Amino acid sequence: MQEQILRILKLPPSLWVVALPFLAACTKVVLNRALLLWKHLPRGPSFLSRWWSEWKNNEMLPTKLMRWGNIYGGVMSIMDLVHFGKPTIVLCNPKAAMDLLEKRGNLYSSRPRNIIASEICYGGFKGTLYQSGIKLKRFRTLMNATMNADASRKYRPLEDAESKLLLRDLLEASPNNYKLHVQRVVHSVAMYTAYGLRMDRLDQDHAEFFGNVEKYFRGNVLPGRYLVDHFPILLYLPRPLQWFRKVAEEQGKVERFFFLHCLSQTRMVVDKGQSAGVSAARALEKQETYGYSDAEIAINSSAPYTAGVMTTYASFEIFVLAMLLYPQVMKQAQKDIDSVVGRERLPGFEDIDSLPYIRALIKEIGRWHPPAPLGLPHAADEDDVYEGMFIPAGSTVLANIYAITRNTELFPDPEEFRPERFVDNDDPFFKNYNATFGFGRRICPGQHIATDELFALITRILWAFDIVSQEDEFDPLKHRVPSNPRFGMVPSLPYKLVPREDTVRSIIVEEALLAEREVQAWESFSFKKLTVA
Ligand code: HEM
Repeated sequence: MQEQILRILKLPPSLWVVALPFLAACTKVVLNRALLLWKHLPRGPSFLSRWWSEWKNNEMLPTKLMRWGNIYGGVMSIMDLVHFGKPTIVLCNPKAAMDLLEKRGNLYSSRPRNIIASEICYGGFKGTLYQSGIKLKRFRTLMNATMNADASRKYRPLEDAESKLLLRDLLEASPNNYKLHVQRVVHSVAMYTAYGLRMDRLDQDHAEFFGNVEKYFRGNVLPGRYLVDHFPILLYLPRPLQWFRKVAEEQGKVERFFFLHCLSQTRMVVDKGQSAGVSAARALEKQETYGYSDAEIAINSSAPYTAGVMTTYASFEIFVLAMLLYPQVMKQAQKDIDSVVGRERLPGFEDIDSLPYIRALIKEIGRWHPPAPLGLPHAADEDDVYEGMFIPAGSTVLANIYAITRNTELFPDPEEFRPERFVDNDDPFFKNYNATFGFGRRICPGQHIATDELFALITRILWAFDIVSQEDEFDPLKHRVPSNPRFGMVPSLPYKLVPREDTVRSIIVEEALLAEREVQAWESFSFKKLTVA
């Protein structure tokens, strides 16, 4: 043993240069961990049981964390999920999520350090991944100014026109093409909120490009997949040896090119005196004051576009599934719409206050299957103690929205789709329910836009069509949704839209003709893709 130690001490000096920082990093991790154990971290699965469970079953993270939450408690800690030697605190209990992320929002509004996505891929310009500081403050001010409850109303004319066009497209389309039409509308609204451009079509190439952008973000938003997330010291390796950079840099290059192209179109729209309220246009106004580069504005302003498409589309899919599985809810919703609107005109935003059942149905869609089941990760800026449990600075904090919306005290029979939970319920939690959109100072700034858009789509589709299965002998009771859906998406069942009566057709066609004229007011986006050789 003594000989071995002596041999190690006799390492050539060049090797010590590498070995010493590595030893120092390991010692720090070990000491940190000992300190944390001593200081009463929340309970959680051990390293071994975590890896055993990983190996044994291929469960999705939200459901796995919910299962562990039932064993270890609504606030639990997992070592090494995100950063080696640092705890990830998982909140499965709604009270803890509110107490920490909302009431102590000043401590919990950061994001964990994300080397691959935030630093390498997006060059530090991605607002959704900003850590605490002045950049985050400016980003949130920009998002709130362009998407708060009042500001969101200015997107209603576009949502109104797009949903009328969608009714016509759905009327004429074969069920196989429904998806493309709905996705075009969702893209159009999100693209407009970001860059002030509507999308009159969604090319296959664009849909594919966006799918990759979204997939990359989803796959990398939670750090921990790469060694460098755990050992940032690897960033000191000579560049050519940093094997982890290549894919991230390529993705970053493609996205930067695309979003700069979007920004150049925003500039043209602004020059014509339009789009003053949308994110990119607002950021351009501040360019000189804050010294923003074009790339910073382009990537920062992509947030409403990249965050708003798949979440809203997933909500639409969840709605369709709920209507197929709970036809009595569809009938009730149609009854309410008919009693307020009648059968002579389309419903519109003027009816929103008179349709409490529809508002409840939209809340229940996000409650039943939250499209972003783990939200986005938060991080603790300072050491904190919650109900005797120690939460160290630098911990990643995950609100498990999936588990929170399955809390049986708040939501009895949580797997059942039941809008009635939210009807005539004066409890402030239910009245202002928005847990689907996250918590605290990082709560989804697009929540009002998403809710308005879903209102326009859902109310009009239910007014015009019955949503029915393509199977001749469909039995809803045989199709219960598995409690382990893909991340945020539910399995879709083949459906078709059947006009509720013949007069519906002529009203849809007339309204779509008017909408065709209205949409001329918005500039259309043109797609351009960089292909990395
Ligand atoms: C039903 C649809 C939607 C759902 C369920 C949803 C959900 C969420 C959630 C859970 C977060 C993370 C919040 C947190 O960190 O605690 C988030 C963030 C965000 N959402 Fe949404 N969202 C939706 C639609 C939209 C739309 C339509 C937009 C914009 C037009 C949008 C823009 C954003 C942005 C910019 C962020 C990042 C905020 C930040 O990092 O500070 N979202 N969303």
